[in-house]
Amino acid sequence: ADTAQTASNTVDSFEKIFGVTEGKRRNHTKGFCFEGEFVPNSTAMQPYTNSALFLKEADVIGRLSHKGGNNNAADNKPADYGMGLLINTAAGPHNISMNTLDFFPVATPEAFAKLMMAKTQGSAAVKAFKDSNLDLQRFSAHKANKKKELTPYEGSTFNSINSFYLVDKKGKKTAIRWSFIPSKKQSIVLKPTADFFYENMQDNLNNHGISWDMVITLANPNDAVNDASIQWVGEHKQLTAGTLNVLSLSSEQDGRCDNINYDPLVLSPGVLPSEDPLLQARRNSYAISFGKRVLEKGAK
Ligand code: HEM
Repeated sequence: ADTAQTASNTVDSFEKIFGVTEGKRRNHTKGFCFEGEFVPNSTAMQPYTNSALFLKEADVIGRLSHKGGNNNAADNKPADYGMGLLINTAAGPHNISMNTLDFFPVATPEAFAKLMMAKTQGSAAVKAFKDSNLDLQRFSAHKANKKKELTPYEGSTFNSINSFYLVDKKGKKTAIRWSFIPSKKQSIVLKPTADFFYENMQDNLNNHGISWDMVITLANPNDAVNDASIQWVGEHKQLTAGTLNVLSLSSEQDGRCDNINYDPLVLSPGVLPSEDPLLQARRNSYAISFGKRVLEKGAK
């Protein structure tokens, strides 16, 4: 398949499903910025990677968002969220972008393009696609069994979904996925309204601080490394790789995250992408979305 065409079709579908908010992201449209620091646990990481990400603490420009292209997504209904991190390591920028899903609905960029296309056509088309796609059937069954509970951004666990490799000094590669897990319980502390996530998070930050632990899961020999629609289940070796501390929040307008493209393939040496084709597809579609929104902002 033509990967550029697939990416542009996918972004077109996002625009058809959600409409376009000029100057803004085509997916994960609603969100805000934060600044923080990543403090690595370098002792735990040394045997697996020489990446600068895990050597010294570094500044972070982050963005928290609602999944989907709706700029008016409700804060007071359970939903899926995203977290983008730009970590300024001594060896250059390192991006991490995650969401709150446990795994991806489909395995390939082509299947995702078809799913999004079906969504532009209505529920009969989505059903027809689902009938033909076992990965989506597995995803839907998993989702239906999950408890739906309103959880603020700061209380949510964010997952890498795609796999990557840690690379040590000798070039030895270890396949990994990871999660950012809230270091302590974070609750809804204000009366929920359609737009209260920012103030809720500010309150929690003021009252007791906000941080996430980065927990890395090492692949077992039979784990699907290049297929994000398959969960790694059962016992795994895990590493506590570091802590992300939030220092301040700001709106997209006032903060520094709006002009960042959280392309998941911007990595510091010592971490490599897996061959999961969704990673390159994400790079391609984020670039299209980024190009459009930057042009629109410039035209205003
Ligand atoms: C082929 C699959 C995917 C496609 C086509 C896609 C598409 C997009 C697009 C178009 C954007 C807006 C980019 C921008 O304007 O800067 C975006 C943002 C985002 N995506 Fe994806 N996405 C995919 C998979 C994923 C996965 C697997 C994750 C999580 C692990 C993810 C997490 C995010 C996050 C967190 C953002 C917002 C980043 C920010 O705040 O700027 N996406 N996605």
